[in-house]
Amino acid sequence: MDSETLSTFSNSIKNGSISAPHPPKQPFVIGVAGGTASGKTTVCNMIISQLHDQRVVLVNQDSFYHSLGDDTLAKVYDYNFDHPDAFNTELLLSCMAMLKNGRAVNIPNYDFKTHKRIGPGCQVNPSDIIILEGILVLHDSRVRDLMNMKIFVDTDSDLRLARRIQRDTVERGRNIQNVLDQVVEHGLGHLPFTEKQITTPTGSVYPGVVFCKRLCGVSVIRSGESMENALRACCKGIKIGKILIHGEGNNGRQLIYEKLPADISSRHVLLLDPVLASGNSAVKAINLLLSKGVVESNIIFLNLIAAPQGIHMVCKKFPKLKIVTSEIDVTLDEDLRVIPGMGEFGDRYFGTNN
Ligand SMILES: O=P(O)(O)OC[C@H]1O[C@H](OP(=O)(O)OP(=O)(O)O)[C@H](O)[C@@H]1O
Ligand SMILES: O=c1cc[nH]c(=O)[nH]1
Repeated sequence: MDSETLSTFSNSIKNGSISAPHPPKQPFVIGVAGGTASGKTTVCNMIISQLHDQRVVLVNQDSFYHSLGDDTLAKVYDYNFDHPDAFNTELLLSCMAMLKNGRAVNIPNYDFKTHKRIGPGCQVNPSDIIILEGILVLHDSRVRDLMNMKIFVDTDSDLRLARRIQRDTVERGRNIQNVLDQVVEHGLGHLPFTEKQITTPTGSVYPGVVFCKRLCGVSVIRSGESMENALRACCKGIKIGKILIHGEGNNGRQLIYEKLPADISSRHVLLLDPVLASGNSAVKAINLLLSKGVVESNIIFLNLIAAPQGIHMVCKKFPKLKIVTSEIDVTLDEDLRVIPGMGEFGDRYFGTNN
């Protein structure tokens, strides 16, 4: 929604052309839905800033996540937080009903790091306008029926993935392995596939996909090895080659060791290296793959943190290669460290930092 539309919308509320039923005056309820990291909060803030002379309250569906028990917490990375059952919708409905009837209500306080409700919650007073925001606020018809206006924030999924990884790692305490998994899964989505139906041992038919082409991974020792488990988890038994590159000063890169599948030229290659700084190591690795007959457009470079300079160098030299990254950082310092970056990735991941 652009600011002009918002301004028209807020004037409509003010001059009554979007009218809340009265008397008694009931709050006007706006539902704002959209995928994870689609920008719902930004849209809500835009709405609120346009409605500065109204009493507005923002209710977030996230507050109504169920607290997880110990068994679920032990396998939290298998838990689907994007499913309607993850929310206590009955509680959400009762809170919304109270607010709609002009009564103050206690909204739970959910902690994303412990996946539990914490503290006494937060009192929310009745208002002229209630904004209900969340990924699934349009899912349940009983919640939808409370709304006078519904907004869906539609944002490109690549952009949402990048934002989500950043938010999950920095703000919500998720671990690096989970981010590596997401990058690998997203990278695999770029490979050509056909649909295939599988009949499971219980006789039900499961619609799946099968990759059209042969694949392999190639990790750049040693940080790239941190991505191998995520790749193996998605592609059981995948061949993974290794490349060791030694950095000398800011520009020199020397190939020390390589062990690649003998038939690599006929494979799609997922090149694994979590840090793309100057791009010198990546260029060395990619040139080696090309010298072995790998087709440039068959290489997908999977990466966690990239500096603009490295992306520029790789894309300029190899325009047909794809890079999948979770974060494009600001720049490089004079020692070619990514800024803000995450320091020495290999030392942090393997625990060899002091
Ligand atoms: O784009 P560049 O400027 O070439 O820098 C990127 C390289 O630096 C990191 O490896 P590092 O040399 O830190 O080695 P490590 O993985 O063994 O820790 C990273 O894994 C890349 O291979
Ligand atoms: O910032 C950087 C640059 C190279 N290698 C890293 O681990 N971090």
